[in-house]
Amino acid sequence: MRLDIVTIFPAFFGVLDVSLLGKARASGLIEVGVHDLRDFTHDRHRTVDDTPYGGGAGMVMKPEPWGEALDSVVTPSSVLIVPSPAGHPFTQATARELATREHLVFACGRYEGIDQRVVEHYSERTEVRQLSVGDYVLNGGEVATMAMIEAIGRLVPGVVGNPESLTEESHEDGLLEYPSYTKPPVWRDLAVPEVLLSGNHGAIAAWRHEQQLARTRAVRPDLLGTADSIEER
Ligand SMILES: Nc1nc2cc(Br)ccc2s1
Repeated sequence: MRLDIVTIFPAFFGVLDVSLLGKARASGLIEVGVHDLRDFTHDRHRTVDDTPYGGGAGMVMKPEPWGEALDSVVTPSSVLIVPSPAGHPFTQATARELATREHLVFACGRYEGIDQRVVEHYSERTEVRQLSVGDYVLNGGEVATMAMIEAIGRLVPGVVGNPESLTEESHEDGLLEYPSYTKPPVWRDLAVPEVLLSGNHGAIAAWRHEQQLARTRAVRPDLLGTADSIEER
């Protein structure tokens, strides 16, 4: 998989050289290119924004630098991802799907966003996904891009040492994950649930599933469908 990121803050993505994704890059599983949008400007001030047509507060990112920057990386088989508070929800299912793609390009907007014609132009040439990482507004797409890259990157085969650890996580089966415990068996008078020490794997699996259902009902009832589908889970 190759990732290309276009941003006015390229240094922000230096962290991708360490942690899990750092190893994935070193092993060649994931290639990453970070591109400074200002390198695609031609004026003395390296201008990337201007006032909005129709008035209003803030500035809008100009289409010309974005066109030159994206032309340098986007191909017909790319997925162009534009983080946006107005985008489709980015979920674990989205991450799983994008982890199967060969080339992802992230366009990190700032200010009031990118001139809409950029999305319009590239939608004619490649797959464009406007994605939201939550119902809140950030100052730019960089943090959202980092979150998506981590969620996607860890699902790329070979990146995570033990693939089994990916199967019992929150949202993988539509439910929140069960609580986890390790030694000591008692800590500050708090004991580990007996069933987990029983060695009865069937009872442990049943207890964990019930914990998932209870947690999901309590914290994220929106993840549960109709009553009958809950019992099927
Ligand atoms: N939640 C999000 N907020 C923002 C703000 C800007 Br500006 C660009 C992208 C995103 S994604």
